[in-house]
This record gives sequence, structure tokens and C-alpha cells, in this order.
Amino acid sequence: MSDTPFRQVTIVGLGLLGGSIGHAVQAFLPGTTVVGWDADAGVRAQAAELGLAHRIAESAETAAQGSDLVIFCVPVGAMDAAARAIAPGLSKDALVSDVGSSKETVAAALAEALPGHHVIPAHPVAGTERSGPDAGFATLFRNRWCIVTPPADADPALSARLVAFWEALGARVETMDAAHHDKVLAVTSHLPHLIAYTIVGTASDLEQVTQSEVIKYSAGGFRDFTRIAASDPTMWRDVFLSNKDAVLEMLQRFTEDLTELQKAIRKGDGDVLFDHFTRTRAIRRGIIEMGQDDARPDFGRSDHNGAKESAG
Ligand SMILES: NC(=O)c1ccc[n+]([C@@H]2O[C@H](COP(=O)([O-])OP(=O)(O)OC[C@H]3O[C@@H](n4cnc5c(N)ncnc54)[C@H](O)[C@@H]3O)[C@@H](O)[C@H]2O)c1
Ligand SMILES: O=C(O)C(=O)C[C@]1(C(=O)O)C=C[C@@H](O)C=C1
Repeated sequence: MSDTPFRQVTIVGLGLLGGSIGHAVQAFLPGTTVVGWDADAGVRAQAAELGLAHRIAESAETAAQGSDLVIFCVPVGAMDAAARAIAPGLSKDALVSDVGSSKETVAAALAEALPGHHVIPAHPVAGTERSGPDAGFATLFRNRWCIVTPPADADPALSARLVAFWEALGARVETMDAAHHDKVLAVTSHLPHLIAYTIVGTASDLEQVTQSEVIKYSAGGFRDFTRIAASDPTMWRDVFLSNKDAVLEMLQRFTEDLTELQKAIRKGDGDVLFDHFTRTRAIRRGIIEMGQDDARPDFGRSDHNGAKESAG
């Protein structure tokens, strides 16, 4: 393998994820050319202005021309349409990948839309509540996991190049099958978003009763929920529809556990509550010790984008 895993990458979808990949490749893989494409003309113009790619393609049909890697960074419900649109320019040798938050349905959509092409899906577990081209930054993937889900018949050499690509952008890479990915992410990412969307909606309904107190006193826990609940509606609608079975299974478990805590409160059983909270505090501490806390106040700052940033 040369010092750059891919000569030219086409990024389809130039929002938070696509924009961050564009910045990161230019900063950390200077030997790779970045071509950008987005279905939205306004986004394409903004991406050109922000320098998210070396060049913005003139049409979907030509976007993949000459690229040995094409990464779909569109909402998971738009993967099929995006893949069909760029198919005319896509070489049979190119590797097709994506960054979608769910993997089984995306893998199936890409394989069906692009028969005879190499498809190896991936999911960088890194993001923010922001979206759009100006939300991207070069260090988004640094020290974050990227989960690669190669299908059983994937070419191991192509998988290795995709792993090298993500490692060059600063990610730690893990490989697993798509179904397992979807179960794990249902509990670690999808369910927390559903809970945040619910609690913020509930509080807002109650606001009519409490006359603005919800907003006024939202300094702590509630404010953290509002950050998550500000995440992109299109993206999350698609995530829940595409990972339906795993999310419903985890929601069932969650509901049972919530009922246990509800019972303990009603019965005045402090031991159950104390033991539970002690266990969850240890989990949070474990996450921080593993270096998984991301010092969020830095998120989205423009000085994350310069080529002056060094990899590693
Ligand atoms: N936001 C996060 O925290 C996060 C983290 C990891 C993975 N993801 C995944 O990354 C993907 C992109 O998310 P994002 O946050 O960058 O969204 P975003 O809204 O910031 O950007 C998505 C872009 O895709 C474009 N698009 C939509 N349909 C298209 C099509 N058919 N062809 C070309 N372009 C099209 C939109 O115009 C938009 O510019 C999603 O699949 C999401 O699940 C998101
Ligand atoms: O930190 C956040 O704002 C995120 O929601 C990022 C987050 C997550 O749940 O961890 C959201 C969705 C992605 O698919 C990956 C990462």
C-alpha cells in the first residue's frame, strides 16, 4: 500500500460528516484528492466557499469519476437515491463506503443500488447535534471509534485500506458485523436520542402549566438533554425507521428497567436506587478513564479545520 490508502475520494453529502471528512483528508492525507458532491445546490456553493473539497463535481453522474473511494454521507434514508445518482461515473474497482448511523439497511440499500461494486459500510461514532457544511471540522474523528462492517464476501485488501483511511483521520477502528453494530448502537446512541427527544417534548408540554419555569431553570441535566434533542430531525427520523427492530428491543428493556426504578421510588426502597446510581456512576467514570469523553466545549470551532493540525 502507498502512503495514502486512496488516491481520490468522492464525498457524497457535504454536511457535518461529509464536511468533516473533507477537512480531515486535506489536513491528514495530503496525497489524496477530495471531490465533493451534494444534491443541494446551496450546500455545494457553501462547500466550495468553505474549501471542504479540492473541487465540487458538476453533476451527480460525474461525481465519482476517477475516484477509488466513494463515501456516502447522506441521511440513511437517502443512501439508495444518492447511490443510484452517482452510479454512472463509478468505476467497478472503486470502494464504496458510507458513514450511516445504522448499518444493516444501509448495507442492503447500497448493495442493491450498486450491483457488482465493492461495498464496505462504516460508521464513525463521532458527531455533534449540529448539521450542515459549516458544522464540519477536521478533528471530529480523533480518538473516536469508527466501526467497519465488511460483508462476508468483502475483499480483505480493500477492508484494510478502509481501516488505514480512518486511522489516518485519527479514528480507532473496530470491525464487526452489521447486525451486531445495530444492536450495540441502538442502546448506546439511538435510545439516548429517543429519550432526549421525549423528555424535551414532555417538558415543553408541561411548560404551559409551569409558565416558562422549564426554560428558566434548565441549567443542568435538562440542558444536556436539549443539546441531544437539537440533533437533525431528518437524520434521526431515518435512523429510527432503519434500525426499527433493534431500537424496539432495547426500548422494551429500557421500559422494564424504568419500571423497576419507578417501583423503588413508590415503595421508598432507597437501597435499590442507591445501588443503581452507584453502578451508573462507575460506568461514567470508566468512560472518562478510557479517554472517550470529548471535552465538548471545543466542538465546531473553526481552528479545528486548518491543515496546521497534525495527525495522531
Ligand atoms: N450527525 C452525527 O452526529 C452523525 C455521526 C455519525 C454518523 N452520522 C451519519 O452521517 C450521515 C450524514 O449526517 P450529517 O450529520 O452529516 O447530516 P447533514 O444534514 O449535516 O448532511 C447531509 C447532507 O446530505 C445531503 N443529501 C441528502 N440527500 C442527498 C442525496 N440524495 N444526494 C446527495 N446529497 C444528499 C444534504 O443536502 C446534506 O447536505 C447520516 O447517515 C448520519 O446517520 C451522523
Ligand atoms: O455527540 C453527539 O452529539 C452525538 O449524538 C454523536 C453520535 C452519538 O450518539 O454518539 C450520534 C450519532 C452517530 O451515529 C454517532 C455519534
